[in-house]
Amino acid sequence: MEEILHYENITFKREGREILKGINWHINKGENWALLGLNGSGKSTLLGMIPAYNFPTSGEMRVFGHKFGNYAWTKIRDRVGFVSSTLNNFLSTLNSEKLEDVVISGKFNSIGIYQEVTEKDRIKAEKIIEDFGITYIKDKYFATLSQGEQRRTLLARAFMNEPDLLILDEPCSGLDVKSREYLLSVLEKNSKNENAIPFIYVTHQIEEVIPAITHITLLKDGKVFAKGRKKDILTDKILSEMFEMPIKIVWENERPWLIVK
Ligand SMILES: Nc1ncnc2c1ncn2[C@@H]1O[C@H](COP(=O)(O)OP(=O)(O)OP(=O)(O)O)[C@@H](O)[C@H]1O
Repeated sequence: MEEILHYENITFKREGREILKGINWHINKGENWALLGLNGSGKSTLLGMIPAYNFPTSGEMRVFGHKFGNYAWTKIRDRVGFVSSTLNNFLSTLNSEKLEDVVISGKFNSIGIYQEVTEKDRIKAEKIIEDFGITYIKDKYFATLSQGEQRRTLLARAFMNEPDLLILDEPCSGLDVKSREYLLSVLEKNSKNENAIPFIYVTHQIEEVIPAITHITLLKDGKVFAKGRKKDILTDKILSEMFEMPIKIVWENERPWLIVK
């Protein structure tokens, strides 16, 4: 099995507080994981270690089999695609970026384009833009797009670099049902490709656990509360304990729907 990500006994301490408390989590190729947890449980801190925004206080992290601390980490960063509302908000403040350029900038993992764009890059971007259903707005400025269009653009941007791992941090937050379902359908479609890109999906909405997601990690107070195959984890019992309230899960069209009892 090809290893994608490995956290072993990871801790993270700040200001005398233990924010992550001995995290063990292993991801292999062929798996797509959702990471769920209450606000402040440590999800962003944990995933922020992959591009080295945060460093573990102790423990071992390997990405694509390379150990953090023993490897030129920019090479790892270049192999990981990100979609987050922070990136979305930042790009929205720039008024000079056109949709097509935002997608192309994914190739360089940069905000803005500072390197030569080849004809091949443009053709590739056009194909991705088409796959994501945003050709009709490709010449528009990113800042003028709706939130749904902006998220689709960011997902397209993440695909431009053909990453080996996608980190999707609440990609559907703020989207209406139609835009959300469109984005999820693109992701579902990608997972059926021969060259599907593995992803980690952070969300507060259990309904967003699409069939392509195979595994779940639940994080609570900086610890792994439960992890494993999604049908073993998304149960009434585990979720009621996790959220400390009575919860019922109904599976419909291979997706879980949450009811508060
Ligand atoms: N560099 C830091 N210094 C101090 N505290 C930090 C630092 N980074 C994270 N924290 C704290 O760690 C805790 C976990 O934050 P984190 O953003 O990882 O949670 P989260 O699960 O992603 O939350 P949310 O669902 O609200 O996005 C929070 O209490 C946060 O304030």
